[in-house]
Amino acid sequence: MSGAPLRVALLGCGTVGSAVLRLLAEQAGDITARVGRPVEVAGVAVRRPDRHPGVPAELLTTDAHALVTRDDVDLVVEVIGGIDPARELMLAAFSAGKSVVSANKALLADDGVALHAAAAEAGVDLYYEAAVAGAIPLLRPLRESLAGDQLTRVVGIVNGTTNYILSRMAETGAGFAEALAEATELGYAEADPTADVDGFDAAAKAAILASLAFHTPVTAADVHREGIAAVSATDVARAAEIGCTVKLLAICEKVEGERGASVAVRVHPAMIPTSHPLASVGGAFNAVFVEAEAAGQLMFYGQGAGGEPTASAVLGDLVAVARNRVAGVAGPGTTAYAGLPVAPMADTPTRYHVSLDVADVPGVLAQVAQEFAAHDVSISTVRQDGAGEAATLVIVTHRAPDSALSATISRLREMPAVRAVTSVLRVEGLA
Ligand SMILES: NC(=O)C1=CN([C@@H]2O[C@H](COP(=O)(O)OP(=O)(O)OC[C@H]3O[C@@H](n4cnc5c(N)ncnc54)[C@H](O)[C@@H]3O)[C@@H](O)[C@H]2O)C=CC1
Ligand SMILES: N[C@@H](CC=O)C(=O)O
Ligand code: NA
Repeated sequence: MSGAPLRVALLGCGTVGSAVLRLLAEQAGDITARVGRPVEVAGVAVRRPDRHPGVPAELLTTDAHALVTRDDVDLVVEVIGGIDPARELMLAAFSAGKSVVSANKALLADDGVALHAAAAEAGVDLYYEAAVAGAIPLLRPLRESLAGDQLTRVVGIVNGTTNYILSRMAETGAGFAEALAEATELGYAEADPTADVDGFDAAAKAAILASLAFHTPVTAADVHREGIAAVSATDVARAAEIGCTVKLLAICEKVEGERGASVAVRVHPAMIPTSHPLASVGGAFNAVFVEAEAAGQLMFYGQGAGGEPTASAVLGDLVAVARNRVAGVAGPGTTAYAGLPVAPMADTPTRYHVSLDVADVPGVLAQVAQEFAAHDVSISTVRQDGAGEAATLVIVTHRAPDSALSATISRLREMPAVRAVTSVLRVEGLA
């Protein structure tokens, strides 16, 4: 193959970086043929060189900044994670005229607009397919294939660790801590797994998805976020009783209101019917539904975490930016021209499933129903289980502003006839 090799600086050699290094070596011949020039590793920035016995010593360095700015480096792959020093390293790469491939959703969700602007100013690429839903081609379809359509909704399971934990809890009765330890061992969890469990990782991905889908700057701070730490065995059992399962969902919607369009972006656990396609997404798999005016419904499904699946997306981007480099062009950037406001969660319409332990005395159902009515929340179904001291009321509402639903729950907790509110979860996808 003619032409000088394109030389890559790899920043980070953990779960993803080590898989990128291995696959790049194994597929060198095919990648050369696909790019039109060889793609080889110029150096690997790590924290502790002694911990990487499989990497040739002459490639290892602890000085990531010096590596990205070296004259013999053409392209940069950032798989360190976190905000600093990844941000500074990316900006240094752009200033030095190098395209960047990253898997870093935390950084892109925090500062995507500025990073895209810096890449555009330098005339280089910033690609990050691995940052959302791992191996699944999702961001380039949003940026390119669907660029001629109007997107209305993106909803999905975008965190492999929490989906693995919820699947294990529902299917095998595994405990939370045990399932999290397994997910960490399998390389799904973030360096700090509270980023997964508390929904930060999914919120960052939701911000990236909403920004691309609605051409609007959305940061992780704009996303309403609830993790799975409060999901109890009771919630999982109550869900099963009504033919549902519990999933951590990321939901990005375009909402038309009296004051014009806005975007609502939220991450929270929800009950979904077992007949819903997202209900059967198990383990660390991810799935994302995209709804567009002309295209209708699209579903993207595949492995959302793990070294090799994520490395596949990184290498796909690496081939794309290498091809652009060979052609002397930069690929399409992103646009944030719509500049839509982000709607507060309080105004976002949701449905609740509520389970209450009540005193089984005459009039208790009427009292409970009265609280829902007082907040303008319409009830869809009510079921009473048991009798005597320990009756249980299970209520599913219609859609109402989330603030009205949470205010109703607060009032129910104060009612003498309500012994305990044992389960509260939002419901999605019920007819
Ligand atoms: N593990 C997964 O399934 C997925 C991970 N990602 C993202 O990929 C990135 C990397 O994730 P993992 O490989 O799982 O993390 P990891 O923790 O296994 O690897 C990160 C590596 O970077 C090194 N590092 C940190 N600071 C450094 C610095 N200043 N200079 C040189 N090396 C440094 C760490 O020592 C570690 O070896 C993160 O942004 C993560 O969110 C994205 C999709 C899936
Ligand atoms: N920790 C993340 C890794 C992929 O983005 C997850 O569990 O999904
Ligand atoms: Na992806």
